[in-house]
This record gives sequence, structure tokens and C-alpha cells, in this order.
Amino acid sequence: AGDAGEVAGLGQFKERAKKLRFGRSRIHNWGLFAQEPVDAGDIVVEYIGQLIRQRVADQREHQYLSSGIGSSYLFRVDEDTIIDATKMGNLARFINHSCDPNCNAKIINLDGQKKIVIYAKKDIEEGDEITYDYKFPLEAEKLPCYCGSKNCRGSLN
Ligand SMILES: Nc1ncnc2c1ncn2[C@@H]1O[C@H](CN(CC[C@H](N)C(=O)O)CC2CN(Cc3cccs3)C2)[C@@H](O)[C@H]1O
Repeated sequence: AGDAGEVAGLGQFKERAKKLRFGRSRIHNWGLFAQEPVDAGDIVVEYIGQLIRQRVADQREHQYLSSGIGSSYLFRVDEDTIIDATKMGNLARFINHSCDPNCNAKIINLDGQKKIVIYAKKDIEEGDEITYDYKFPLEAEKLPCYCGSKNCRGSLN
């Protein structure tokens, strides 16, 4: 049923990805940290996972929620395409949200394949936590945001 989403981004950006490590985050649980400085505009990492359709994502989100995994390894690419990093992903799935992020997530189209690449929007120092704005759709049920930024919006959604 088209469930075997082909893996998005066979990491051809791997050689350009920066040295990263995951560790305890001041924002939430685990986070991703720069192990070397990153210049503004550089690619930090590609968000790798399975490319799936909305219908499959809905089924999986239901499964993950009922098995307590939580559904936020799902990353929306466009109105009908989601990247699911739950079963097959890379360190990018540990990136936390910030209302004053040092990166942004860009959806690029590489020979017909949609990919999500996390770029540095400002110079990043070694040891900084990598963050981007999740841009979650606004919902009634709010998820509190612990990014700690001066301009924190207070919630993720
Ligand atoms: N600024 C923020 N404020 C508050 N909460 C945040 C923020 N920014 C990320 N969040 C949480 O992080 C999830 C996004 N996660 C990023 C990595 C996460 N820190 C981790 O350790 O796994 C991935 C999802 C998959 N889930 C598995 C879980 C592990 C432990 C509890 S649930 C977490 C999000 O859905 C949120 O729940």
C-alpha cells in the first residue's frame, strides 16, 4: 500500500554535513550539538527518513501515538508528503525547536526528490545546540515551548 516510503536523502550531503553529536539538551531531553563551527549559509545536516504519503503518515501517527513513541519524528515536506524518521533516520531527528533558531529547514528538490536540508542561518559556534523553528500549525491544545529565547512564543503549536 505504498507503505515502503523510499528513503529520502541517501545522505549525499553526508560529506558536507558538519561534525555533530547528540547530548542532553537544556531545551528538551536530547538535542543535537555542533562539534565544529558552522558558517551562516552552510548545510548542517539533511533530515533523513522515509518519504511517505499523508494517508500512510496518518496511519503511522496513530500507531506511534498508541505505542507511546510520539509522532514528532514526522516532518512535513508538502501537503501530501511527509518524511518519517522514526524507523530510519539520522541525527537530525534530535534537533529541537527554538523561537530564535540558529538554523532553518529548507525543502529542496534534487532531481525530482524532495529533501529537507537544515542550513545555518547564522554563524554557529562549536558546542551550540542546533535548533530550527518547527513551524508547527497552530492548534488549540498547546505544547509549551522551553527554548528560553527572549522572543519565545510560549508554545510549539
Ligand atoms: N523548544 C521546545 N520546547 C519544548 N519541547 C520541545 C522543544 N523542542 C523540541 N521539543 C520536544 O521534542 C520533540 C521533537 N523531538 C526532538 C528530540 C527530542 N528532544 C528528544 O529527546 O527526542 C523528537 C521527538 C520524538 N520524540 C521521542 C521522545 C523522547 C522523549 C520524550 S518524547 C521526541 C517535540 O515534539 C517536543 O516534544
